[in-house]
Amino acid sequence: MSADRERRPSRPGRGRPAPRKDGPRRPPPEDPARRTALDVLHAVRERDAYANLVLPEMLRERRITGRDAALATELTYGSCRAQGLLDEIITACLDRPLSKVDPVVLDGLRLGAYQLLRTRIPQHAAVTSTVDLVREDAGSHVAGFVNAVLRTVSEKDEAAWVDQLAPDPDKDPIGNLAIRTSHPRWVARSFAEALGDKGTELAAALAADDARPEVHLVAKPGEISADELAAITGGDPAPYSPYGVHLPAGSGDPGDSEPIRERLAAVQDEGSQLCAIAAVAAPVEGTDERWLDLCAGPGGKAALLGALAATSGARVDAVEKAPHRARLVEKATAGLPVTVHVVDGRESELPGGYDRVLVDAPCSGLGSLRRRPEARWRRQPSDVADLTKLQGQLLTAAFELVRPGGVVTYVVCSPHLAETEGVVGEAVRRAKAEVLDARELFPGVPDLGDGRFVQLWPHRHGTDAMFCAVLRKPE
Ligand SMILES: C[S@@+](CC[C@H](N)C(=O)[O-])C[C@H]1O[C@@H](n2cnc3c(N)ncnc32)[C@H](O)[C@@H]1O
Repeated sequence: MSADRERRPSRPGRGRPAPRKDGPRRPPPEDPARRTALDVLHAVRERDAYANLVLPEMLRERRITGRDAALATELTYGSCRAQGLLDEIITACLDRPLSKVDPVVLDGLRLGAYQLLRTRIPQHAAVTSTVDLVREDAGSHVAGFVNAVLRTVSEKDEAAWVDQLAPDPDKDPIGNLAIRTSHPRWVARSFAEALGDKGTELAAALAADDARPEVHLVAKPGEISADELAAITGGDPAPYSPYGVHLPAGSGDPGDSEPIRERLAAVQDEGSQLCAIAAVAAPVEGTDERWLDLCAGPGGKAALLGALAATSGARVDAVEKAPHRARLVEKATAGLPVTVHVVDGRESELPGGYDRVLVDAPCSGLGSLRRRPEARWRRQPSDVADLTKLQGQLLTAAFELVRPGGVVTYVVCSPHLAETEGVVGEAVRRAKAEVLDARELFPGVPDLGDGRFVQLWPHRHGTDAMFCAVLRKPE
């Protein structure tokens, strides 16, 4: 392979492979899966792309299907998820700090180390193929270095590396599990605090968060039943949501299935479905006709609220600050009794007096890390402070917009206590709101704990770690 082959994508902008100066890249036919995986790793690092948006598009553009697509997916998502652990191991094999390694080469080392430690790919294939790819991207002079580092990585298996690098579990159980399951320590600590556990349950939560998740679909009420959707897609009806279907891991791109193309169904985590259903099921006295979704983009919950509103004669106002996300809400709710408002939910100037308000607030997303392979390494603890301020302001606005006796449902896809109980506790004090028992609105869902809030977990419920609080404004 020539060293002057086209280099990696360079255009800024998320979710899309960059165009190349001389047209789309033609992956070398001999290794399209690894070439694609490495190009996605470059895109994620260089332009903050989302792996789960870039990869499907590159696979489509390069017409990669079947086993090659499955391998590219495994290598891309696996390398992204395991990045922190891979970096610790690579660092232990270097005679210089990791920061001194050319980032283009580091992407290759991560891809190679992932293959060596977490797949059954034979050692020589993992090393040779990685050296070839990095040579294409960074030049022949790096081949010896990449070869030497990967040979050193291959001298131990993952368990032996973890034993060498992780802190003593008796002295630092959270640090040990963080390395073992490839999570940043602060994320592992936030899970431990929410669970009230540093041992077996924390280990189960982090392990579930590190596994490839099933895809969940929602059958649009009034369009198709979950049983019909399951029969068509080859999935299983979800255990808790009456509209949910679980597809087995590796079922391919759900966007290709007919019910989704025909807009009878959509991809939506079962936990999100349950929270939207709870927002509609929460008891209100008196009128129940005007509903508000204060953070609606891209429209998953708004579509479910809209479909349920259509069956009960209610109407939904859906607020979204970002215009491009508001357009997605329009699309998701077309034909439903939903009006989209492109406005900041904190100062919407809507007339108020709503019977129900859903605040599905912007959050750290620590509850859906399993679905966003690179997110755990991108998020920073400092993000949480800004988010909790915004979450509090949105909840305050919700209490201004709901009528006395109406309900506000607060949802975040995060178990971080600052974003969950912290924000809700403050808002309840300010609004003198009544905290309803949200667990009663999740019928049949086990292990919801002792409090009145609901915290779902991947290891307990197979859902994202969604938090839901239901609050009534005093009369
Ligand atoms: C967690 S997402 C909502 C997900 C959505 N409910 C769904 O189910 O598809 C939060 C949304 O709030 C929007 N947002 C952020 N700040 C906002 C604000 N001040 N007012 C209204 N929307 C805001 C974000 O753009 C984002 O689309």
